[in-house]
Amino acid sequence: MLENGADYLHLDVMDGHFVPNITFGHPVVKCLRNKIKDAFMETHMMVSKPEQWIEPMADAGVNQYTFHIEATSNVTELCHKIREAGMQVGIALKPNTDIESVEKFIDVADMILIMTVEPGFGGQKFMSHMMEKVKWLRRHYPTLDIEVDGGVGPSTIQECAMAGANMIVSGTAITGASNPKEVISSLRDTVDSVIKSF
Ligand SMILES: O=C(CO)[C@@H](O)[C@H](O)COP(=O)(O)O
Repeated sequence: MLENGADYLHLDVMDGHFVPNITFGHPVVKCLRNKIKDAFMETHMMVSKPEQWIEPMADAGVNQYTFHIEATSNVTELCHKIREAGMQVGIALKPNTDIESVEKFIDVADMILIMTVEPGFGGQKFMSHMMEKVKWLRRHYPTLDIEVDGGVGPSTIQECAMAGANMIVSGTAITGASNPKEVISSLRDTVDSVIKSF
């Protein structure tokens, strides 16, 4: 655990093309890595050409490269390239993408990310019906890492955990809180206690 409470960083990389917003790329990620040595870094690649950034992100010290299934026609090859570059593989699904589309790639992935908002912006409303995808995944893959992202906070965390998500991305609920550390702890505690109750 780092001093600021972060031992896992989920970094949103947006290219202004796959999503209508731009954030940052591998040079910024590399700077962050130089400052934060110990954290596990996941880059959520909301980009049109995920194959283009594998090597630069590996060089920047990224641990997990999560790309969108909608952005490539060759998921398996991409997964292999990411692993060959020394990173773990995450596959992300936009809200309108069917869960069955990822099934044949689960063996070559380390984590599936179910978007619970349209990717591109923080502060959107949690899409509760995405929990059907999480439940489906958990039912079929009991040990899979399943991440949810978008509108997740104290009022929606229980639903995510009960559906089977074990990895949570939360933005506004933490950055907008008067006590962010308390919110992080409470989100973690909720997920931990639901997992223990299964
Ligand atoms: O990737 C995205 C949006 O594209 C998310 O990571 C959100 O940025 C999370 O923010 P909140 O919905 O929690 O505010």
